[in-house]
Amino acid sequence: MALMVLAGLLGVGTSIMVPLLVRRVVDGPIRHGDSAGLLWLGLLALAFGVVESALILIRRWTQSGVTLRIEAAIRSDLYRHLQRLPVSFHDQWQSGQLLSRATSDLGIIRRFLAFGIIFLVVNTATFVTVVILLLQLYWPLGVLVALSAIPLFLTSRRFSRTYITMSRRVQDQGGDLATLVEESAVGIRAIKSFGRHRFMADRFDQASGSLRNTAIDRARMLSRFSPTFDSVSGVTLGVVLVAGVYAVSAGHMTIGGLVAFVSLQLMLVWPIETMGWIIANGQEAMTGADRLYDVFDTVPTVVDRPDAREVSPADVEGHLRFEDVRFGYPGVDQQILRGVDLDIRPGETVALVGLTGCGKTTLVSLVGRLYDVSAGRITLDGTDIRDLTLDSLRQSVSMAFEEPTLFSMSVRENVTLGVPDATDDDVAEALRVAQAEFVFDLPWGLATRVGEQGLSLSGGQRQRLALARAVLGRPRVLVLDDPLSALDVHTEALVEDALRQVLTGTTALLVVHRPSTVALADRVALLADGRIVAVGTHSELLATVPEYRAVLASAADETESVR
Ligand SMILES: Nc1ncnc2c1ncn2[C@@H]1O[C@H](COP(=O)(O)OP(=O)(O)OP(=O)(O)O)[C@@H](O)[C@H]1O
Repeated sequence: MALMVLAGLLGVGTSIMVPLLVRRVVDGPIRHGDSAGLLWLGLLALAFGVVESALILIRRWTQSGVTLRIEAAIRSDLYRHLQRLPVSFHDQWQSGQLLSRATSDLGIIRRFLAFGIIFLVVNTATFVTVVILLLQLYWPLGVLVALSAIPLFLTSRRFSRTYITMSRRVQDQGGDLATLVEESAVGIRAIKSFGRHRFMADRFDQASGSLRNTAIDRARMLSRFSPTFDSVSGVTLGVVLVAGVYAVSAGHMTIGGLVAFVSLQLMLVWPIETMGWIIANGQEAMTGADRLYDVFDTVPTVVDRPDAREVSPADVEGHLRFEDVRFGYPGVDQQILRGVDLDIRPGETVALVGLTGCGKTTLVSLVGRLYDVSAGRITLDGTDIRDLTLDSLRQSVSMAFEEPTLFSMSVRENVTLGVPDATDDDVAEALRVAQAEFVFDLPWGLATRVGEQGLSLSGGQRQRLALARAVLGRPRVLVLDDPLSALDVHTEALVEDALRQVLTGTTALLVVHRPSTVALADRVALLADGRIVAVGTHSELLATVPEYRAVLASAADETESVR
């Protein structure tokens, strides 16, 4: 960066020497007919020209490398930061807004670093140096040129204030548009099946039209200001020419002096004319940086405490306890969990049952610290899970959700996401437990690429891979959020049989909708009104808790209606 700016500044120095040489040529060799002197000064001008070209080459050569490296570094920092931010942050942010920050905003910032900032420095240096030289050449006209900076300054200040607001709007609308593209790509099946592709296209046209209109307004604002910049240099040049001829005829200046003066002043035309563009570019970069800081300034809240303890999964017994756990989603007044107490003994399997929307997913998400409790605590072997390091907690607690996410990677990479060093035998065992051995019949077996860019798998196949991922390495604590919902009854029974072996040595908390899956559990906990209202074996609850019977009946109805 320093080399880039230095080359730019030295370039200004050498280009300024040429008009000064012209002055010497006109007032010296030309005036006195000295051809030898003309040759030397000509060669010197040539040398300055060559040096200037070399400096331009150095500036351009370094600028792309430097700025692309800066862009890549900020992009990696942004991605890492996004990974550290809690799930609650991602719940609240549209993915398109994040995408546009990582792509277009960073591109704008890079362009400013590559061109805007260097020309801002070079142009300001050119202006100051030229004005100093002009003051030395003939101070009254030098003062006039210096004063021309005042309207330029006032115009650019007024321009910046309005332009930055419009830039923010353009960049935010770009993010909205990215969100629409992403949503419709993910939801293409729903759109097509409801025959809403025209509706979606119209919605997109509207958003894209708003972006176009704001961008046109912004471009027009820039074009309204540009003539002011152009006219300042034009008017000053005209005045200098007229007054300069008068000054020469009155003997205050030599002809060479006037030629040098005008040549130097001509060097200001381009920098002044480009000032509008540079300021606009700078404002867009500032807006882009503001938008990036919206993300960078968000402090990750689910992090390791300073005194957090490492615990090896082998040392975890698996005693999981919820003590008066309360939780509300950020920005939502009502708490979902209002004093949950539940004790799960090491190796025990507890099924969590409750009406839809009562907070089962929310409760199990707290075990892996996808969210932190608002009050109360969850302990693992007597230690608050917030006192364990996140890495060691997540090595001991394995999770699978109803909506399985597969990444654009091979089957093997997807399954070994949490245990990258798993052996082939471990992977085969996990696939067997999850009844996911169909992967061996895929075109490239475990190397088959699945996920968004790969082979499409059915909902049940994806769920089984997500289950294999969760049970890989026999975790000490297993949290399964209805991971068998997409399986047919036959496959579900096979998975349950295989799961039973895993569950013998593992503490498990299973969110269960179907009465058949409840059979996997040693005990059942009923969640209602934000609390665990009953705990016992399936038959105990069935006999003594009418609410439990009602929940199972409604779950059975739902299952029937889905099938
Ligand atoms: N990210 C979120 N932000 C705000 N509210 C949320 C969020 N996620 C869930 N909720 C709300 O919290 C409540 C509990 O949701 P949760 O998914 O935990 O229920 P559930 O018992 O698992 O439901 P289901 O049985 O239908 O899967 C719901 O009212 C839901 O609207």
